[in-house]
Formats: sequence, structure tokens, C-alpha cells
Amino acid sequence: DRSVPATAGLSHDKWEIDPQELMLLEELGSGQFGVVRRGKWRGSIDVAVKMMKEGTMSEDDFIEEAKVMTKLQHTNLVQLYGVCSKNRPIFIVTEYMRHGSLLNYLRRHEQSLVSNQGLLLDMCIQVCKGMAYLERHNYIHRDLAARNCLVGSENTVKVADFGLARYVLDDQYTSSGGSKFPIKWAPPEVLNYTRFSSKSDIWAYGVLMWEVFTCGKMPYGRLKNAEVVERVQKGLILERPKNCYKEVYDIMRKCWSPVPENRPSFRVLKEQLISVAQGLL
Ligand SMILES: CCC(=O)Nc1cccc(Nc2nc(Nc3ccc(OCCOC)cc3)ncc2F)c1
Repeated sequence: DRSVPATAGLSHDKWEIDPQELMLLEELGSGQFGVVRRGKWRGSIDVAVKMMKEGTMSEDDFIEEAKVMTKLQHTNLVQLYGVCSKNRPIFIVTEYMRHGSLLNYLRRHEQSLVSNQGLLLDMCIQVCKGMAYLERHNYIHRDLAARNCLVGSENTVKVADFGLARYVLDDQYTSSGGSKFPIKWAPPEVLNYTRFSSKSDIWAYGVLMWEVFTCGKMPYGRLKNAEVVERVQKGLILERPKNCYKEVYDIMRKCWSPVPENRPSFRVLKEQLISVAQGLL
């Protein structure tokens, strides 16, 4: 029985997972961070295991943060179960979501989704609930986008990789001038001063809503990053997606107010989206 009695004196760090309790299965994807595989924890719990390629993240800082992240628990957040930090590469063990990234899901199911505004709005509301929880805990995501949300059974949508961007070492990723920086999801104050806040998450959320209602189109099409920066600085915003209700687009536009303080909070946004959803149905 794993629950070591408190008196045992062993500091049983509950965020530390014993790799011997993991069974690694098929690969789910890979990227510059390493490989992600499906797995079973303690024989029966479905997990995703991110095996962090060495040199991609400041591991000790991340392991410290993992203690906080395991405490962030919400139905619309991909649950961090723990880390295997005793050997390299470190493993990040999270809840498994069977339908993969929201971006791929939107693109693969465009035909059935394009005419289902109610479902698209529900997906946005689920992400908003997860983000409102993070906002309440003063936790900034820093890389909110459809590619960083995941879809589970019964069309559940959850936010993944919250806060992870702080530990990426590749400065092509972290500096706003870098080639891998998510320019198209960044507000002016991030482009100019890398000033992240829940209000910069709100801007990214507006872009995520646009991704959802276009069923996974690339924001600003094939425009180069420099051209997008110029447009955003001039106050140009993404156009209304073809089949998107006016009320929904008006909410997206509020997320793109040039001044952070003029953008809504996730708490307020959630109420507005729910009342629009009730009005539509
Ligand atoms: C930022 C890049 C990054 O992390 N990318 C990345 C790639 C892969 C998996 C994860 N993570 C997780 N994935 C799942 N489920 C998952 C299920 C199916 C799937 O299908 C792939 C083939 O489709 C035809 C992909 C993922 N559940 C939890 C995760 F945490 C993250």
C-alpha cells in the first residue's frame, strides 16, 4: 500500500511518480520538446507521458513548479498527475485525452462542426471555464491556443500546458523576436514589452475563439510574423469567421482591445458566452 504513514518520516513527495509504476504505450506526438506517449499508471489509469528532451527546459525550476501545478485541479484543465524527476529525461505525467489536440479535432471534423454553432460555442465556454479557474488562482497560461487544448470523450475540452512556457529554454520560442514565438496569439503589450498577464491570455483566447469558429484555420493566413506585428500594432483585427454569429464575434473583438484593462476577465466572459449560448438555443 503506497500511502506511507505520515510518521514514517520518508518525505513521500506526492508529485513524484515512480517510473516503475508506468507502462509506456504508443507515441502520440513529438516536437522540439521531445516525445509524448500514451501510458498506463499503476496498471489501470490512462496517462500521457511527455518525455522532455534534455536541454529543452530548465528542469529544476519546472520540477519546483510542478508541486504548485499538481494542486491546480479543474474539469477543464488537463490534470498534471506528477513528474518522474529522479532520472533524465524527466517525464511529465498528465491526464490522457483520447481525441488529441483541439486544433486537429476542429480540422478533422470540420464538415460536421461547421454547421453546429452550439457545439463550437460550448467548446469555447469549456476553455473559458478552465481559464477562469487559472485567472482566479492568478495563474497565467502564456501560450493559450487551440493547439494547446485537448479533446476527451463526450466533446470535453481542456486546457493543457498552462505555465509551461516559462521553462522552455529555446529563446527562439520565448523571445517575441524569436522564429517560434506564437506572434499570432500575442497582444501589443506582449509584442512590445513581453508583458504577460491574464489580459494577454484573454487576447489569446479571442484568437482561440476565432480558431474554433473557423474550424482550425491559421489566423492571418499565410502572413509573415512581421506583417502580423505591423497589423496588430495598427489595430487591425481578425475578420469575422464566415458562419459566426454577430454576438459571438462582438465578444471576440472585446478580447482584442488594444488596452489590456479594456479587455474582459475570463469570469465576465464566461457569463457573457453562457447567456449568448442560451439565447441561441
Ligand atoms: C506542444 C506540443 C505538444 O505538446 N504536443 C503533443 C503531442 C501529442 C500529445 C500531447 N499531449 C497529450 N495528448 C493527449 N492525447 C492525445 C490523443 C491522441 C492523439 O493523436 C495523435 C495522432 O492523431 C492522429 C494525440 C494526443 N492527452 C494528453 C496529453 F497531454 C501533446
